[in-house]
Amino acid sequence: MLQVNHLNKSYRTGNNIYPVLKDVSFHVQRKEFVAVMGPSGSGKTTLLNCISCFIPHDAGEILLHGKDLSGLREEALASIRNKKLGFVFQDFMLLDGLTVFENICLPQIIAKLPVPQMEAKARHLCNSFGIEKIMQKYPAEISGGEKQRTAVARALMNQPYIILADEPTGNLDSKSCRAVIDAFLQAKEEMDATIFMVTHDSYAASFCDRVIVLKDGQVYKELRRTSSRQEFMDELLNVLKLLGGDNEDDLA
Ligand SMILES: Nc1ncnc2c1ncn2[C@@H]1O[C@H](COP(=O)(O)OP(=O)(O)OP(=O)(O)O)[C@@H](O)[C@H]1O
Repeated sequence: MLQVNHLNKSYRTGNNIYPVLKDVSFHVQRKEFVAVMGPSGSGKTTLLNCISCFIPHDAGEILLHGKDLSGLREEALASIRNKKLGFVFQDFMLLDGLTVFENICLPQIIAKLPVPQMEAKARHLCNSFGIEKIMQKYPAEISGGEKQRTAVARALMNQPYIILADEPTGNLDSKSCRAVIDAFLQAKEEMDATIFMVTHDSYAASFCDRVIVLKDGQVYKELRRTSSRQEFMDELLNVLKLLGGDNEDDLA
């Protein structure tokens, strides 16, 4: 579904060039739930922004469903962002002036799909995520857990190739964190969704099939979950500790 091959990305500040991603390569299979972790400054957000088509990369390939995103014009990239990618952000970015139902419809309004088709799909997603009773409410009138499920439903509206999530459990208590993860797991199991999540949260990452650990802009390790969730979390914490810092919060 997603192939990143020999990706390089530098930032230029004045005359200085700072290499941030150095020959990063990995694959994400369809229906896989993958997390990216690593110390602060290791390049996680930069990687996500390159895959999201928000910033250009310098060299290497990003193949989405077999199509190389390198060198595409802004218009083509915007179309991929709207039609092929689903986004879930840390603060969920629901529009306050739109109802839950309208928020979920938004990606298809942008993609200009026929209204009856769009509404049927949005209703189906509301039912799947148990938010059908709050469809006509506004974000200010719903709970944190309902906001999270609304955001995941919206990300699925276009049947994206992949959902890209940026610290979706950041600043959440453990109950709300679990609600986001459960919504992702449900999307994966019931809708064959593929999820790629940047996180500093070992608990959230321990529900993933695989975790890619970045260090200094390179893939330091890939860990596949083969044991229980708790054992996988312990394994992740041990690897992150080796990268420096006794507290996982130091690693975000
Ligand atoms: N627009 C920019 N211009 C110059 N340097 C940048 C820019 N954005 C990020 N950087 C630098 O690139 C490096 C990687 O940043 P990035 O945000 O990708 O790391 P991260 O792993 O997501 O960090 P964190 O966990 O703290 O969010 C950092 O050293 C950062 O200072």
